[in-house]
Amino acid sequence: MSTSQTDRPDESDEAVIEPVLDESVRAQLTRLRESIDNIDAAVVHMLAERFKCTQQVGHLKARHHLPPADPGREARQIARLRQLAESAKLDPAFAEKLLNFIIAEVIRHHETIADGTRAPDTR
Ligand SMILES: O=C(O)C(=O)C[C@]1(C(=O)O)C=C[C@@H](O)C=C1
Repeated sequence: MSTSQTDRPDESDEAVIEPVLDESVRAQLTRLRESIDNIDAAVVHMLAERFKCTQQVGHLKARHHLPPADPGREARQIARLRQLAESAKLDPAFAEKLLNFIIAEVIRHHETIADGTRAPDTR
């Protein structure tokens, strides 16, 4: 059975039934979703540019035997981003989580670069 006692379709229903929307509501939703798609595209492009920079940092660090992570730099970035978030009315905790998520990925890339730069084990 795919309907509950309340006669509402449950999640196992295969066909998703689109509610009938007022034309103006549909138009507003479409316009907002177009903006969301543009913003998501900008985020992807900005992240790609950021990763291009951090890849160069990774190579520089590996060449000069610097550690992948720099906790002091991260603390300054987090403090700055939290302030920016507050003035932009964005949750600072969310901004911090997002930056930490990105930095964790960057550190992983730095480690991979450093592993490739290291001389092969001759034992
Ligand atoms: O600035 C650096 O040293 C970086 O490696 C870049 C970066 C970042 O993604 O912003 C990543 C790792 C460090 O711990 C700090 C910052």
